[in-house]
Amino acid sequence: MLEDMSERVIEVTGLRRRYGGPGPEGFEAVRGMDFEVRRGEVYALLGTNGAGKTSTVELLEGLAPPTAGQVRVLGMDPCRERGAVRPRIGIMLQEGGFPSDLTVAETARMWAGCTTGARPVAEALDLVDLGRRAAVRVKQLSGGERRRLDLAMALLGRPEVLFLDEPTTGLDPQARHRTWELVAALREEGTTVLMTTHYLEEAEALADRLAIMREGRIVLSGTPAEVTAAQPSRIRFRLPEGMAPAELPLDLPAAVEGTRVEIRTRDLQADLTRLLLWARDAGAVLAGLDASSASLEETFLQVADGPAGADGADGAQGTDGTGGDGRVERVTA
Ligand SMILES: Nc1ncnc2c1ncn2[C@@H]1O[C@H](COP(=O)(O)OP(=O)(O)OP(=O)(O)O)[C@@H](O)[C@H]1O
Repeated sequence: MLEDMSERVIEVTGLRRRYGGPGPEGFEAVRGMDFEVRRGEVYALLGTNGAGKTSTVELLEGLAPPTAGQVRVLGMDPCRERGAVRPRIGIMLQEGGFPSDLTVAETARMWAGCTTGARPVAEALDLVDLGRRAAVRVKQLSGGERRRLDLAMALLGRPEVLFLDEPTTGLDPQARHRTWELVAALREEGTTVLMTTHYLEEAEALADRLAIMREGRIVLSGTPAEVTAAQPSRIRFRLPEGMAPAELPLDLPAAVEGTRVEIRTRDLQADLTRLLLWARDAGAVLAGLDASSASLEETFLQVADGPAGADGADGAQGTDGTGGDGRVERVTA
């Protein structure tokens, strides 16, 4: 059967989660989230510690009911219709917590016994390179190996939707890249993945779309390219010898530190062209010339920290160092 890749597999509207009751002792960790994930997409939730990522993912996994708003996973309420949703999803919690005296293979067999349509245990362990550790007790695994066991158990039931809460925390670089390959392969097979991560290169490598959270709200979301486009690009070069900063093109204000010049621009192509034409006409050599779009890390650092706005709907506004009309403006070094 052909899968409908435009199908909305996860739908979240007006989602709120409050811990500890309505009084002042309570705390609202999720403060009105709206997003959707289509079939076969990898969607990443990013945010600083305490932004509300795990609190959100737990609601999607059906582990708790929302205080307000609605969650639909595969068209169902994951909390109230848990019996129907659970066999079709895979969950990798931030902390797995398997019985530590069982071996890896025993753990996997026990888990397979509670899983509808489970893959062969050996296949699941091989997916995460734990096949050779099958006879080892869980308590003897390294932290990274335990993480990989968590992932293998999430994959046992060949889930349509996979929830991964910080899947590569504690993994060495090689294991992290193996996990990325595995997630990419699962996406190719049509698995929908919702993940949280603190590794921005992981989100850049895997996510079709991502959302940056701050204080329980999404402050910026889109494809990685759309999200980074919210920040200005940079043009850097060294001031030509014998030239004063004031001699630079007047309509391209720049931050100058020593001989280092940095221009921030919302229209990299146009402004770089103007700079190069000016340099050609002035006979100026722009040593060390470098032009680059904002990285996801720069964007994250701009928008993920600090108090969220009143409604939190458009946190990128006013954080990008450019004027509201997208023109470059002077920045301090
Ligand atoms: N059971 C709980 N009772 C009260 N407050 C909680 C509870 N669980 C989480 N919180 C609070 O909710 C906020 C969001 O926590 P959450 O774990 O969702 O954040 P996170 O974005 O996943 O953080 P991290 O990146 O550190 O995992 C935090 O301020 C946290 O202290």
